[in-house]
Amino acid sequence: MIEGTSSARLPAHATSLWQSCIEQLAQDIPEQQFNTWIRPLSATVADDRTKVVVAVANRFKLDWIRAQYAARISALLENIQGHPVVLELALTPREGPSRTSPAPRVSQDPLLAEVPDLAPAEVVHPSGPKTRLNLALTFGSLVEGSANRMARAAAMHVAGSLGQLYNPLFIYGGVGLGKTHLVHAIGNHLLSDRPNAKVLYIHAEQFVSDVVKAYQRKTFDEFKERYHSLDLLLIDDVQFFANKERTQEEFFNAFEALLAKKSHIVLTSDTYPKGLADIHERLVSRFDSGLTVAIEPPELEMRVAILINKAALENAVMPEEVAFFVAKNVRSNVRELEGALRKILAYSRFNQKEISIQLAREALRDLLSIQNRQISVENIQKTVADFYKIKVADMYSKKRPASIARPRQIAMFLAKELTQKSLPEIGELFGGRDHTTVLHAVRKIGAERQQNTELNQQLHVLEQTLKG
Ligand SMILES: Nc1ncnc2c1ncn2[C@@H]1O[C@H](COP(=O)(O)OP(=O)(O)OP(=O)(O)O)[C@@H](O)[C@H]1O
Repeated sequence: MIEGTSSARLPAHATSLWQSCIEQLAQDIPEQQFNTWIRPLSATVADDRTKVVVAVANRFKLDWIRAQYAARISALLENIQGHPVVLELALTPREGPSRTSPAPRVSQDPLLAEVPDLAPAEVVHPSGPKTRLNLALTFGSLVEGSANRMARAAAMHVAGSLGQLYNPLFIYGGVGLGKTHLVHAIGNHLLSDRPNAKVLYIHAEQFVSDVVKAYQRKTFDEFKERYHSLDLLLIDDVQFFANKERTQEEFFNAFEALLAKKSHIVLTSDTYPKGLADIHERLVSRFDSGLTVAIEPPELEMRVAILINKAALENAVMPEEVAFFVAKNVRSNVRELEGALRKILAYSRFNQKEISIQLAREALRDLLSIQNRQISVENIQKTVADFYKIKVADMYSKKRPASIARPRQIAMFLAKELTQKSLPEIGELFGGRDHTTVLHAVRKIGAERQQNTELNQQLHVLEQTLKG
């Protein structure tokens, strides 16, 4: 029996070992953590399935995954496979200029063996101190479309006139939509103009770790010296500050110090400032005091342009009709698009075939069958209504009795959890309700689920039914 995971054996033949492992992890760990740390990973599996090499984009992520998830992943792999599996974590081949040998490749699995990693690695900027900036993430490599136009324009403005308008700049949006790319682009642009500027990119969880270390080692003076002296602080995924009191206090101090000396702060998050849970009001109001911009999921033409661009970066030609085919089928976010492209390139190289719609169809077989089963809000409303024996129409009605309001809240919660829809979009599909009503439902049911076993059980059944 593995701690924290189901003891049931998963059929390794049904899908790849790694795929089974991450599907299980998706159920075991909170969605936010899964999307941030596990979803972007790619893996290679040895022929005899005794070894899995997981490629991680940069050193920070690698350390974090080793500390937080490696034991659990190992245990899951062993549980699925039925014998011990060696787990190796490796940096992707393009990590930094000093790395000479590519990440180990042990798989003969055609879809995994020759997968070029499209996520460029994080490197130290040659012209300055350690910035943690990834040089490949620039405005030039970011495709523009209506989904990111405003955020991109604001980011370019900040990069070009630091410390003036839009301070702080708060960028929010769903998973894999280019927030991290945009903040790196700001830092890289600034450094190309002002090579001596003090710039730091940091993930919010690394900031939390730094606070903990400063606390343990009593080195808050150094900590302050480091953060308060920056010209530009780029901080990713601030929703991770939730419930971390001391971190929030230190971040508040850094924030005030930086703004006072007209240094710039750029933050990203998966939600807009007022949607952040468990973060002090004084910090939330600071986040919202400059400019807040959203990045939306890319529209069809933008997805096509991204695919063609990314293929070109890999020295491959993706015909427009194939790009349209892929873009129509992979709609959720850019990271998923990159994953699809990776598979197509690997499949084409392995089979030495030109990229065509037929080839894309074969390469994306698994993904397309999952897409076909994609969960819609309408489906959720129907399933929940059936389960609680109310009418589907009550999902959109204004009726308030608890016997109706509660299933409706549960459906809203599941819609947020299982689809890519934003809060306002969900509100619209529930009879034109305000996004704050949806947010309230999502938080309420989410919190109650932790305390109430019966509700948790019901949600579990609903989730399983919907996932098919
Ligand atoms: N408009 C775009 N043009 C080109 N590449 C893009 C674009 N948007 C996103 N990407 C690429 O998609 C991948 C995911 O983007 P990124 O990591 O910036 O997403 P994110 O919004 O920060 O996601 P998360 O919330 O999971 O951290 C990256 O490799 C990034 O370079």
